[in-house]
Amino acid sequence: ERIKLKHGSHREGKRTDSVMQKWRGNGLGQFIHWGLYAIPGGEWNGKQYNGAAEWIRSWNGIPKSAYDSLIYKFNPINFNADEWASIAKNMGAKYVTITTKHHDGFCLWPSKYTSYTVANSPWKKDIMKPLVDAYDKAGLDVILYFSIMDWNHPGWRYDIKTKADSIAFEGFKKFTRNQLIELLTMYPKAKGLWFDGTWDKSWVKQAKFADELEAEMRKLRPGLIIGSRFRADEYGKRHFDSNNVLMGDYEQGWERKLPNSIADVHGNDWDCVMTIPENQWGYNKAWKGHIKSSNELIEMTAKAVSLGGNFVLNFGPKGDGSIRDEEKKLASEIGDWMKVNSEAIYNCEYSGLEKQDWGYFTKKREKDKVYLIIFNTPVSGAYRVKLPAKTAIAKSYLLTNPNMDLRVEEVHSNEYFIYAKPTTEAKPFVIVLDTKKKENNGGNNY
Ligand SMILES: C[C@@H]1N[C@@H](c2cn(-c3ccccc3)nn2)[C@H](O)[C@@H]1O
Repeated sequence: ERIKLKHGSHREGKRTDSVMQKWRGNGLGQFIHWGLYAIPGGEWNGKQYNGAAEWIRSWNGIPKSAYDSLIYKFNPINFNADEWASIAKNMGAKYVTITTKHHDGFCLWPSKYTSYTVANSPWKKDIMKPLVDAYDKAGLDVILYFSIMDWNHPGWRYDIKTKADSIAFEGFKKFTRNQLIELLTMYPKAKGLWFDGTWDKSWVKQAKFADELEAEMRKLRPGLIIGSRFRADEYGKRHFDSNNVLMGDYEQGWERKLPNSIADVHGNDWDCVMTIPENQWGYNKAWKGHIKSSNELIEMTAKAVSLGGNFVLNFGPKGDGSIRDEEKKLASEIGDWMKVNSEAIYNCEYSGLEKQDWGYFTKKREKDKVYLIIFNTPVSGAYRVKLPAKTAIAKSYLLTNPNMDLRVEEVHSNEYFIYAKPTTEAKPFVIVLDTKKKENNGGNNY
């Protein structure tokens, strides 16, 4: 029985417009976390902060005022927007999500609504405009990350407990709306907003305000893509409203984790945002703990696309604006693989086929083309495929060698072994299946 909701989800099922279709087909994206936190890089007075580097302000090992004074040190002399964009393009990313303002409240654009921006740093200049223009020129779509929680703004509250809280937070809400309208007006090329810092009670209680603000932003920018993390419904339900309908245009719940099966994604669009270390979004001097390899990251990309989502890999540029060598190396290794195999990633979707041990299926949207992205080569050299009843295999070949048909054996009705020699080097490779409707073979009347 459905609950009557004023501020729940306003759309059920996937968006079908071209802007969302393009987003859906992107497959691989780049996340950029950059701001004042990149200057200390997870360390203060020689002591290492154990949390995520972009959260260092929350550490009692650093006086808040000392952190806030980092604005006077922001002078990224090695910042090169075109270099960042070419790293993303060469990696094979189709879009980028960039922090305009993280939880610390420092704005990478010269906002009129606060003095805590690049305009009042030694750098003085807008960072967002060169970034948006560089990525746009490189052919990547831009999504703007925006943290609602803002530790620098005097009106921010974690909860609204008193009349004074309420008055302060009203000012904060106006400030937030002003900044969002300002961003959409200054950077009209942005295709969407990626919201964060929306879990505290103060914001969760603003169902009406946030609903109206979302409507205002969508009216200002038709086609704007906004995820499920922006707002709660009037009962405080987040990501899914009180009728269990997804809020926003895609699910934003997959942060540093991936769904395991198609059942986990409930027929929605979604993105997975992922760090290269275990949990560092902003630059951390210490490159420690488990650092994901390019094979791991390629597998996460394939898994995400095989379950109908996008994989967005995070980069944390240094305080001087340069990107660390380790991240450049991973981007180029992923890019080398994508240059050969991206046909199995771009504009691909969940195949509907039963997952097999050798890796992941993807399917080209609106085509009878299925890809097997192989991570685990079976000793038998046989790759199991189960097809739905009315579907047969017309042709099967390595993506890298379309002229050599692979041997296909039907081992049961609609269950096949495809025989392929694993490629020489230990890198994932792709087998292509051209499928066709099964002719009516008069049926096997047993
Ligand atoms: C996309 C990522 N989201 C931010 C985040 C949020 N949280 C968090 C941690 C504890 C409770 C609630 C939220 N941890 N990291 C990270 O700082 C980064 O921006």
